[in-house]
Amino acid sequence: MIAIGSDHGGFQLKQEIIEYLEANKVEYKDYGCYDEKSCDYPDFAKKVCNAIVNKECEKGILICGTGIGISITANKIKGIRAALCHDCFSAKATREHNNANILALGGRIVGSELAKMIVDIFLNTEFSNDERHIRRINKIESN
Ligand SMILES: O=C(CO)[C@H](O)[C@H](O)COP(=O)(O)O
Repeated sequence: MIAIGSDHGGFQLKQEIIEYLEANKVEYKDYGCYDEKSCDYPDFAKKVCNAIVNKECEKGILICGTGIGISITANKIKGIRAALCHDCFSAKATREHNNANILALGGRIVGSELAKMIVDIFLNTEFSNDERHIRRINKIESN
């Protein structure tokens, strides 16, 4: 199950990604926002992160205007590794190297076709399980 959430700046892209998930039969839960009315990205970041920390969902997608505020918020929560990716290489690398559990996107930055490619790579790339990457992730978690 994928958790997805956005603020108003990411709402349009969230809706397009939801259509893409549905077309590809990926199960998801939409944690809002539900319209383009101005709202606060930390509220939606926290909802999606809680779903992952509580193991209701395996991975998350968070979208605000730039992807920056929503990823800053997510990365303050223990157990969350949120990666802001606007290219395919980063999406693949952050799964293989960082075992990122949240993909952050900027709805005012990236076009929907590229965003869907990035989502596809993020959701379908496994963590490498390489010892050096495990060691580094453990160092992140142990501070
Ligand atoms: O990108 C964001 C945070 O990083 C927000 O989406 C952005 O700051 C919202 O701006 P505004 O309230 O002017 O629409």
